[in-house]
Amino acid sequence: MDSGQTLPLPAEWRDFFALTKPRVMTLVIFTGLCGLLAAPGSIHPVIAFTAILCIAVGAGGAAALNQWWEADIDAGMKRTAARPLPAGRMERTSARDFGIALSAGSVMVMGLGVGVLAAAILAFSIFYYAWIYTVWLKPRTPQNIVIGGGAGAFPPMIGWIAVTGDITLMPVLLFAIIFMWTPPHFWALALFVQTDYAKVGIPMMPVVAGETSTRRQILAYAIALLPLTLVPWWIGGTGAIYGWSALLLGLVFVALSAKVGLRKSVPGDGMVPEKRLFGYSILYLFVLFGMLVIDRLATVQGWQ
Ligand code: HEM
Ligand SMILES: CC(C)=CCC/C(C)=C/CC/C(C)=C/COP(=O)(O)OP(=O)(O)O
Repeated sequence: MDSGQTLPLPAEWRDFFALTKPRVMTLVIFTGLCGLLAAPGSIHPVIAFTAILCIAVGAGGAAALNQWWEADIDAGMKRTAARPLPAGRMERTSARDFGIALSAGSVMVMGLGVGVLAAAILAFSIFYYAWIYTVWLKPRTPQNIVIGGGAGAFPPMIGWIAVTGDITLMPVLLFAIIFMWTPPHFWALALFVQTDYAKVGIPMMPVVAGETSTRRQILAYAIALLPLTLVPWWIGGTGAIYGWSALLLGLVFVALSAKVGLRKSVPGDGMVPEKRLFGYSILYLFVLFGMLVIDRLATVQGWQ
């Protein structure tokens, strides 16, 4: 999925690019950019570009370290077996060194070019993904992605802080929204690839707690996410454009989650509601964060 095979690059470069999980990182970069564009205040375009580049490179470095650590596990799952390390196209040490170089380089450039606080949070989020989630939580607890999901929730906070230089309630809310979004996003996928995780001994929720409990938890997180996304509007951090969009997007998310949460799959049913929810979860976050920026633009222009 993340192979990057279509890029017109030499094969070795393509593999290094694939190590950064480019498709997953598109949303990470987008939410980081939206955090930056929605923040109050102004930022020089060169500094803004540097901040987003550092988020992208840092996230890619953490993804490379994740794959260095999990090469054996990835080899045992159909979805991941073709990645550069399990497929034997790259030395493990190359992936490790690449991951360290990108991680260290991105934090250093962020610190020098953007700000110390943004660099510190970037460093922590890389550590969070590469160590707290990958090494510590993922193989140990079915709550791995509930807690570990925090890693992917930092980019909009980093983008915001690149502009403002301090942590206020709004960037914390953006963090909380992605944190609450991650369980339905990932467990929907885990429901239709669960046999793979069971095979390699990773205690993902459907494997440990069973399908019914996972379905109920997906619905519970989706329901909790809806009012949470409205808090920025209630506290006056955004206007009505964002508020109504969050409400509509959230109602659809709850409806699709209810379909998944309240049903029992039967062999051969194709897991259509689960696949639909996974796809929608990605569209949902893209549009929600996009509306945050449009809302800010409308406010600045005096349209609302
Ligand atoms: C611990 C939390 C998370 C886990 C375990 C997780 C896991 C996954 C997995 C296994 C996939 C399948 C596709 C692949 O591996 O290429 C996927 C897809 C995806 N994830 Fe997540 N994810 C998490 C959090 C996030 C976050 C925070 C974001 C962005 C804000 C994100 C964005 C995406 C996107 C855009 C895709 C689709 C990639 C494609 O089109 O192939 N994920 N996720
Ligand atoms: C700035 C920064 C460090 C951002 C972190 C980015 C981020 C989205 C982290 C966690 C999400 C993620 C890609 C999980 C993949 O799960 P996995 O690695 O368990 O999936 P796999 O089974 O496909 O390897």
